[in-house]
Amino acid sequence: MQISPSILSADFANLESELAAISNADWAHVDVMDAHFVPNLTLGLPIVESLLRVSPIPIDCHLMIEDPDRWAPPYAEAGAKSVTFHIEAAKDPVTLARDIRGQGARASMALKPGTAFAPYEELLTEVDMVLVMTVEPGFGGQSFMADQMPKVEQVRQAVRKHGGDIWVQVDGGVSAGTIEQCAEAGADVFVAGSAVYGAHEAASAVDELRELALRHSH
Ligand SMILES: O=C(CO)[C@@H](O)[C@H](O)COP(=O)(O)O
Ligand SMILES: [Fe+2]
Repeated sequence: MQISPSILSADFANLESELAAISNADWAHVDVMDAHFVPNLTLGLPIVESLLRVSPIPIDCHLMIEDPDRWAPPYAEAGAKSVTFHIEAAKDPVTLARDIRGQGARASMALKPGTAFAPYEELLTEVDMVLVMTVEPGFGGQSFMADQMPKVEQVRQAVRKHGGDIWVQVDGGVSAGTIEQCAEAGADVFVAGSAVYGAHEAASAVDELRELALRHSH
């Protein structure tokens, strides 16, 4: 059970201290948006390189960008330990995942709420994590989509059948009120932005989320 706070809800003028505030988390989730794949623009490789220099924990890059085949591997090369691309945007996901892994990072594929998992199940041989989005990608602070839980169950079942160390991540609207159903459905990596950075104390929110996830894990 791993917690990955999203810095999308952090204070962008103070990212070093915002990362220090979640040093008890397993990962720092960095949302890269290009204003094309999603209708929002955040940050890119130069800022991720700077974050990598100061982060006390490994960085989990969630790339909501077009042409990840071209743009994703440099994040792994820079030192991000997990790099997630959207399957809807990837032209050649097998080569892309191999490029990411070739740089020493975990490769991960993300599915938007409207994207079914079944057509991509065969890619489990190539990836280390599947991200099931529980909001439409683009913004923090949106409402959790409980209707994605059957997909999380389906991915967990496929991962169990496949074997190996493949993680199932959920991202969007994850909070103390929604994390239990994610854990029960089979998720084991939980991204939370507003629930962590909107809390009185970010580190306590991380501990609370991990505790709830553990209590409802299989
Ligand atoms: O990828 C995204 C949004 O597209 C996320 O990582 C959000 O940043 C999560 O924020 P909350 O829903 O937890 O506030
Ligand atoms: Fe994200």
